[in-house]
Amino acid sequence: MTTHTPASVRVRAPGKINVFLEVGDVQDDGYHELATAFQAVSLYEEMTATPADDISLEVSSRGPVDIDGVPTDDRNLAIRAARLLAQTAGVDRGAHLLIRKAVPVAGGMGGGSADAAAALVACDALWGLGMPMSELSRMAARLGADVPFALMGGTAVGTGRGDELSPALARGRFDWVLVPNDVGMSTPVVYGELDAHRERHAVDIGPAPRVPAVDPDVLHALRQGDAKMLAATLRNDLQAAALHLRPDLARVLERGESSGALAGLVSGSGPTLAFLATDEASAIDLQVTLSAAGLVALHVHGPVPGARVV
Ligand SMILES: C[C@@](CO)(OP(=O)(O)O)[C@H](O)COP(=O)(O)OP(=O)(O)OC[C@H]1O[C@@H](n2ccc(N)nc2=O)[C@H](O)[C@@H]1O
Ligand SMILES: Nc1ncnc2c1ncn2[C@@H]1O[C@H](COP(=O)(O)OP(=O)(O)O)[C@@H](O)[C@H]1O
Repeated sequence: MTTHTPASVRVRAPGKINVFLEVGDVQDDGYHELATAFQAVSLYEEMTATPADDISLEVSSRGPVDIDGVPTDDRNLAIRAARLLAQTAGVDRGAHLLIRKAVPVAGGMGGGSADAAAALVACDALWGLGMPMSELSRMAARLGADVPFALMGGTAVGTGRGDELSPALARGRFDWVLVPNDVGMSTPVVYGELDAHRERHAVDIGPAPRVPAVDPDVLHALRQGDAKMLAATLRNDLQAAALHLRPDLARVLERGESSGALAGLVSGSGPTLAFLATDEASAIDLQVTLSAAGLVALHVHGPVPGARVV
């Protein structure tokens, strides 16, 4: 039997916002137990995969994304994803991956995770493997805590390391304005700062939540499609740590909140800030106001699907 090899496969994978993130204690493996509500948003990484003898990668930028910090060797999550898929499926095939990045690098929006999810979907199609989603998801979790969500997309609750997913109902759409920052932040450093902060203030703030859980009010607001209700429940346990490391972000957060946003928060481990707007028109107003103040401001919406062939 001959396998038909497409000339190329194009995949799109979304960045994410954590609309809720409760962080528990650090475990023996260095990971924190957490409970998060993810929403995939309409800021997409694009990947084109073409047949090749080896697995190789090229990274370019869509829009204002600075790709200087992105490795193109085996440290890149997309390369690792392609290799893991080839190894798991037992195929001796190659692919040239071209990533066009729109998600800020080290921005707290899961851009590298989106690239890994895109690579799994693209190579699965290019190599004609037809792997079940459950199998791709297992591989995704081995690549990074956020990769399974980039594959699934939509709105979902993540527990464990953030990789144990269950879909969450979300009605309608939520409009967000993102303010990226030129200087990225390291995820492990931000988690480390949270641990240090908790240790310093153990007496005042008490222990980390034993079993982190998503606030039911968040899930209710998502189900209702009610932006005002969601704004009142946004929470990110990494925010204080990120702001401690980067006090400059607090001013931008205040700026957005006083310019018409319902609420703002640090996305994941930062430094991207996400502002929730009442509706599309308010988001456009907010984007214009923040742009006029000299900030880069991007209007996106969620939820959107996970990594898909387009
Ligand atoms: C903070 C979050 C929120 O969604 O996103 P980002 O800000 O990175 O986008 C995630 O927890 C990041 O997930 P991800 O970036 O996939 O993490 P990984 O590559 O698996 O892990 C990088 C490092 O982050 C820390 N880490 C990650 C997840 C977790 N539950 N506990 C942790 O302590 C560990 O130090 C780990 O070595
Ligand atoms: N495909 C990729 N795109 C971006 N960064 C990557 C990729 N693969 C590995 N990395 C490394 O992972 C780090 C964090 O990646 P990224 O996913 O952009 O941010 P975050 O974890 O904050 O969401 C980068 O600084 C880079 O060194």
